[in-house]
Amino acid sequence: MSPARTESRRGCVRPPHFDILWLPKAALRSVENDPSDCILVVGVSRPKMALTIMTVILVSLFLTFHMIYDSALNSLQTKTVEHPRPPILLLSRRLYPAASRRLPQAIIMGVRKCGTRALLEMLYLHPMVQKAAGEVHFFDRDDNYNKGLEWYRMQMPHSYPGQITIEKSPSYFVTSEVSSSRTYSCHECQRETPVNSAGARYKSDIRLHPVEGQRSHCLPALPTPPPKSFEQLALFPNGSINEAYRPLAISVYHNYLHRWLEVFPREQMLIVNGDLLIEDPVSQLQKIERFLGLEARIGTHNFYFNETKGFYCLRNETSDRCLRETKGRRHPRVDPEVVSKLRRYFGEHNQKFYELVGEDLGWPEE
Ligand SMILES: Nc1ncnc2c1ncn2[C@@H]1O[C@H](COP(=O)(O)OS(=O)(=O)O)[C@@H](OP(=O)(O)O)[C@H]1O
Repeated sequence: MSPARTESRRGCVRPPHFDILWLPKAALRSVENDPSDCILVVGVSRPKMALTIMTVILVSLFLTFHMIYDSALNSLQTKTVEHPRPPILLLSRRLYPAASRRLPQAIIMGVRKCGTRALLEMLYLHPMVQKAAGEVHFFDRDDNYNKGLEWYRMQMPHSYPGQITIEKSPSYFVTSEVSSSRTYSCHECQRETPVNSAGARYKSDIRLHPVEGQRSHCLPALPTPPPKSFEQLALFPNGSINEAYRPLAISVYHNYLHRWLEVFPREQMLIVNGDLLIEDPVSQLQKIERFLGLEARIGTHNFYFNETKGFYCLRNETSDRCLRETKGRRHPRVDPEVVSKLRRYFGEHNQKFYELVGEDLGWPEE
């Protein structure tokens, strides 16, 4: 027996005669009664590997079907839809040569719970509006801002020339001067019709903010204090207003708006009353269409009132839908005395806000 044959008897060391990228060790075994030969055990013995193969197959299938769907949609749209939108997952650039990701030409911002999602979804009913999927938080989060404008652009959906791309990140409004000067210094964003739309909501909304419970410490032996009610958080025991309580502090809009007015001309901002958006969305959206220079397309046919939800829901050519259940929640009852005290407090701030914006936004007087 040749030395090479003896060597193979000890263990199967002969490499297979074809190229493989990777195989588990166990796949290479010697044949029981003839140790000089190796057999390649073909088969998937590892669940992880099986999963990988299945994933590759599924992804390939998905991509294939998506491309077929894309081209079917494309040919259907060019025949029937006046202003088609590029698909969200644009895989075939050949079918959509004019589509590209563009920096937003309008930004929606505001304080928490002022209706920014509703505003964006309602505007998206307009065929010339494209929206970023989530909240991008480019200007207010350092880690995002440091990734640069190209990263910001890549977060945007594909759009066609003439369509307006909009993103909403409510916290831009209340984040320190840095945000507004960052937005201002974004010259590329400004070159394309620079518009900012700030959603504002009547201040009695503070009663709509969920009551913040006190965070308990991780010391099981210590009794945790019971969570404070909204009334206890909003007012000091002597009855004066706790202006540092965040839901109240961020509701003093003029404290934030003046920073924006230092860097942006007033004409570039549209302030939308969030209460009016709830009560009569069409009138507000028509105002916004004019502001954005869009053809009037959104009308009463785009809305229906949902009695169970207590809000208007959205309608387009293909479907009806309400916003998620996290939008338009039931609110706890607040002591009426506290409500009127807060209304008086915000009534004074309203005046300052009106002076700043040069417009009466129709918030009720107290
Ligand atoms: N049509 C319609 N349907 C449902 N909800 C509506 C609608 N229009 C405005 N709203 C109001 O939107 C509030 C949520 O605001 P935001 O989207 O800005 O909230 S968030 O800060 O981004 O979490 C949400 O606040 P809550 O009522 O406290 O849930 C609603 O009052």
